[in-house]
Amino acid sequence: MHYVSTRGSAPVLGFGEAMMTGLARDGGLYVPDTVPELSHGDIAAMAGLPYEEVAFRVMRPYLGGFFGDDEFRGLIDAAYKGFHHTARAPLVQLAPNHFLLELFHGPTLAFKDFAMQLIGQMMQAALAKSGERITIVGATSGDTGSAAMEAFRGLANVDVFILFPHGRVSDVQRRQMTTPVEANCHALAMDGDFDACQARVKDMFNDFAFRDGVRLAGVNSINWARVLAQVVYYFYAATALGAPHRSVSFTVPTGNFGDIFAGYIARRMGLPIEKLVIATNQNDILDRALRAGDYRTDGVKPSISPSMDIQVSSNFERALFDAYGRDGNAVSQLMAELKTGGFHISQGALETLRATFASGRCSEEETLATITHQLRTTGELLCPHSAVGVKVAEDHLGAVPMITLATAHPAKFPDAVERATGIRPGLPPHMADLFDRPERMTRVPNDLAALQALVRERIAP
Ligand SMILES: Cc1ncc(COP(=O)(O)O)c(C=O)c1O
Ligand SMILES: N[C@@H](CCOP(=O)(O)O)C(=O)O
Repeated sequence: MHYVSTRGSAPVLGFGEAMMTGLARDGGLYVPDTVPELSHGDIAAMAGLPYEEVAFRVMRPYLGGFFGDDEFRGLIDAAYKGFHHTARAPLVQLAPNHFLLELFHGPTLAFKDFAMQLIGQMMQAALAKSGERITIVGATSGDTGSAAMEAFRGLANVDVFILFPHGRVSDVQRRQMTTPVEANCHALAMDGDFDACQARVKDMFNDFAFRDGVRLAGVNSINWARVLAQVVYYFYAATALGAPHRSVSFTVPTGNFGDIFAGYIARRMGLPIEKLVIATNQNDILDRALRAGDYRTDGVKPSISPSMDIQVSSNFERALFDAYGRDGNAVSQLMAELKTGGFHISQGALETLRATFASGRCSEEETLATITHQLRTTGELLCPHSAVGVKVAEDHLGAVPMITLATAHPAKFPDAVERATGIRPGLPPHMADLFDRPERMTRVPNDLAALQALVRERIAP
């Protein structure tokens, strides 16, 4: 199994290298050169298996022997043992043909834990073999950052720097990042929005002297291993509802396009997914792009689903790579145009995308109304991101079961949930004292040189 860049001119890598490399050296994102297909029988055999076993069967073909089977099983078990639900990702029925996949039972209460806990294990195992030390720099709109700190805190050979947009994450999210006491955790509140944070992280990767000097690694979904670990729950949920004997559809609250791209990979591996529905909040660039063929940023607008306040969706590049027939030059050209505001998607590529993806947008009012309505009718207390998903899914219900991904716990966004329901959801016992813990963070400017200087200074021996 080899990994190639979406821009076509970076070195071809094996799984371990791709995981430790993050962004490709031509600025692109790594994808497998071929997607392994699972047979009808392989998929049918997953029904009813523990989550950990499904993870092993789905991910193993991508590893190219980088981990031995027993070692990989051990890493998977260690990754999910801290989850607070025995099913890991339980399914709840909302309506006769509409189900919710609860992905918020991990340690930081968001779907990010599914991948981050596992790549934490995999990276530690890889570093133990190589004896290297790495510097992780990540960008977050709230959830990736807290999940990354939880997965890497206290490790002797890893420093974790997380850039988050100052004032644009919830208090719970901020405190999850600013309260770890371990000296290797660095929470950086940056002036700007998530797109600016993500752009500075990519700038650091594109500065080879800096990148190689600090041994930079990435844990955002630019890292292929993050996406891969998220493919698992599509198989787990779909087989629980009768796949591969019947098809299902998924609706995915979307920002950086990593989660829904994992669903796309599951579909290419043979899972019968009829449609993957992109659900956006008022930052609706992906919905506009799919409807009109024009991918154009119009500035990030703060919303009550802040983790999805994103306009430059990194992983859309991976989908474009396939839609343009794996033409790295074409993708490079589009990404150059994006730097000046946006690009037009060719008719052929648009038709390819529309064969797999549908889309919808949910306003702020609709988000609140959906939280209110779901509590009244089903008893399910949704976070605002999951509510965006449920609303858009309701507009796309059809003959096959629809599974909406519930991406975060309502307690991470108590203000919006209280506004919609009058109920202020409390934090679970393992986080009950979050607001009593002292915070530690650094305000930083949106300035590459200043950020690089800070990273260098903090990791200096
Ligand atoms: C709670 C929540 N929902 C949805 C999303 C969107 O996921 P993705 O960026 O993979 O599209 C995010 C952020 O990534 C998130 O934190
Ligand atoms: N919503 C995310 C944004 C970063 O996404 P990633 O999947 O690329 O890490 C967050 O919560 O940080």
